[in-house]
Amino acid sequence: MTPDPTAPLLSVDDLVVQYHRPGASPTRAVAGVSLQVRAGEVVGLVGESGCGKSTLARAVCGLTPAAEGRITYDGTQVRPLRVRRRDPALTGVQMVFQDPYGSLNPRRRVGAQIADGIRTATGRGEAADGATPEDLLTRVGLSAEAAERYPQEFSGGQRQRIAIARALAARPRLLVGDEPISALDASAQLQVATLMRSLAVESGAGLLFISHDLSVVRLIADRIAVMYLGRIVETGPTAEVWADPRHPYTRALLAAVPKPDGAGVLPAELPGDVPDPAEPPTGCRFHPRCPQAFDGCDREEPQLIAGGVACRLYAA
Ligand SMILES: Nc1ncnc2c1ncn2[C@@H]1O[C@H](COP(=O)(O)OP(=O)(O)OP(=O)(O)O)[C@@H](O)[C@H]1O
Repeated sequence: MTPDPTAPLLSVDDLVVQYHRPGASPTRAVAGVSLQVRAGEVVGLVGESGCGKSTLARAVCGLTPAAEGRITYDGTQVRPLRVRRRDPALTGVQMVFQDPYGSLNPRRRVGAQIADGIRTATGRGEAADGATPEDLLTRVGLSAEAAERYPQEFSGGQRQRIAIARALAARPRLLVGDEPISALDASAQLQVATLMRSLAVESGAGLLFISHDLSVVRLIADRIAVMYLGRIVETGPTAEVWADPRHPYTRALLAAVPKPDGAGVLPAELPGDVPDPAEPPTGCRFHPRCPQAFDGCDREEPQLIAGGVACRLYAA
């Protein structure tokens, strides 16, 4: 079959991922999510801690099995996944993790670790485009001499650049960043996020960038998807969502973003914490915390409508 050039690079359809706990009902950490990423597009996935962002990222990368739904990457449906054995269809997907300290081996030189990434991806000592570890380090803004040094000689932001260089070794068509900036100093956060965006866009790859930091996502994402308790509640072009957030949860998230005029972080408007996904509220999962909940929100679960919002306030 000829691949459709307009088809999304990554298509997630009605995905459910659950965790099993002995003697308890399964936790549906991802409870029916659909999401697309196109080539050259940056999609920012935002939401509070525990809403299922990492679980979604891991499923997309083939590191956690899907219970229901479909993941299609580059026109090929990813087979039912087995943990520890990634589907070969996923070789073009690379993940950058939150913790650059944990993801690099402190006892090996940086260049050797990037060379490992090249070998894993290509089966040879040379990247698919002929790039050497030194080339990849230069591409992420480090000097070629960094190859001779050890990870602990670098700052957190530099280490994350090294992790990105290792991911680039596979010439990924899709980069997935799972909170790649949240362990970094404020000054490094925007630099690393901007770097990931430009590397993805320049190479025509897609980037799924997961973060709870809306102020950074706003600057680098073409599209935003807002996740709450295992579901996408709003999605749309970044500028539109930023200018006119529609879901009450998106509004609350935006209200908590520090303002550049120094107004500081507004008090969180939402009462309570994210509920336990093993026992989600009935109806709209957000209704117990929603300032605009009305009659019926505790009974009817709203679906994402064409306008990109899953909320009964906007139901036809
Ligand atoms: N291995 C696991 N076993 C059981 N439950 C899990 C497991 N991993 C995650 N969960 C639960 O699944 C839900 C979603 O977790 P997940 O880490 O995907 O959320 P998140 O939005 O990425 O949050 P964070 O930013 O804190 O990682 C949480 O309730 C979490 O407790």
